[in-house]
Amino acid sequence: MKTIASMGIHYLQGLNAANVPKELIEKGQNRVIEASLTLIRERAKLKGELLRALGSVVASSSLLGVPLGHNSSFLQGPAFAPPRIREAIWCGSTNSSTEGGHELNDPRVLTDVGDVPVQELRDCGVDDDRLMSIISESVKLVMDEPPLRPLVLGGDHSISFPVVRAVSEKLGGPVDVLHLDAHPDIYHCFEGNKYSHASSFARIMEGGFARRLLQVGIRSITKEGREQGKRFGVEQYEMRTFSKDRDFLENLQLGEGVKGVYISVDVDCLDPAFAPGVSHIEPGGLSFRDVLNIIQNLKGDVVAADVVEFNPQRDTVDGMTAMVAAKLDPLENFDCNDPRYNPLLRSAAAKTPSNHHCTPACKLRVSNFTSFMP
Ligand SMILES: NC(=[NH2+])NCCC[C@H](N)C(=O)O
Ligand SMILES: [Mn+2]
Ligand SMILES: [Mn+2]
Repeated sequence: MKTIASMGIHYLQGLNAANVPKELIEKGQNRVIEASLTLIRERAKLKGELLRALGSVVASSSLLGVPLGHNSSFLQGPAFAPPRIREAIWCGSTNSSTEGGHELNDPRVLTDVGDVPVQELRDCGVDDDRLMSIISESVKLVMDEPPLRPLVLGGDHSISFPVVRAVSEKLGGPVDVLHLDAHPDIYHCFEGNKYSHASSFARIMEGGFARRLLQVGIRSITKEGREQGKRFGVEQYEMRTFSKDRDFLENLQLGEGVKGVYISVDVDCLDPAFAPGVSHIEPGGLSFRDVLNIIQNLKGDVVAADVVEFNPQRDTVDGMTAMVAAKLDPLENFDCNDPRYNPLLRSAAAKTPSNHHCTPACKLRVSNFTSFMP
């Protein structure tokens, strides 16, 4: 499929061939990259400064969108997901109180630093090696501003590699990864693409960014998927044995002795009955409540998370899967500020989120940031 971004790349390659100096293009690309990072850096800084001034918050989710779909082996719709998930997060069809009783409409619970401008960068001819570095750099910019913790909205699953790499590099060691997915995404290389969404966990394991990798919800796995799993010591929990594994998976304790826990939620971990808006329909999956039980009961210090593979082009007209993605937010559901779960904390007031649905007429809203300004 010819996308606007790929046309842009061909256009720039054409210019190259026509003897435009290479440095001219590279300098221009570097300026665009710097400008892209500046907006994320400054938004993260402002919000980090505000939360530190308010005090007493140890962890707060900060949305970072990565609208990247071209590393999918099938459909590219996940590139359109982040604005649809935000729309659902802020939709007034219900309210912004979470299951845990916290208010999303409070920057101490949830902030937003915007999107990595993936299409704009590709339009300037930025290749995937650099794009992956820009995604890693963006995640680090959020982590530079405690108490912000990145909650990354994909995008296809290829983005988990640069995100987990950044988290591990920033914290100075591996993390434990809880990966919810119908697929193990651990092919050495898929259809010639080392950055494929079906290979991200091979890159993560090779890089030494994860100590333990637990894959939950698996029901579409090939011989290579199992072999690669063995090779990297992955703990693969398949749906066919979920009723037996449920008790263990709903009482996980992770991250001890490493830098923390990372949660990656591929929306296709859910049964398509709960989440039809995905590219790869695989029957026999988890229920929405199964996923919440696993996340809400997890004990560990969740340092960052992603929600990937939501495909709005396959969603129901009323955006059912957008709402599922919004409510699945693992940092919102996992209460880092709850002293029961976070050993770092024994006395702070708990804060967390969850959220709601949208009609096309839904108002565009942002968090209640200004009411917290002096
Ligand atoms: N991130 C994903 N949704 N990956 C799906 C990969 C599908 C691929 N056809 C496989 O055999 O595994
Ligand atoms: Mn999947
Ligand atoms: Mn996946």
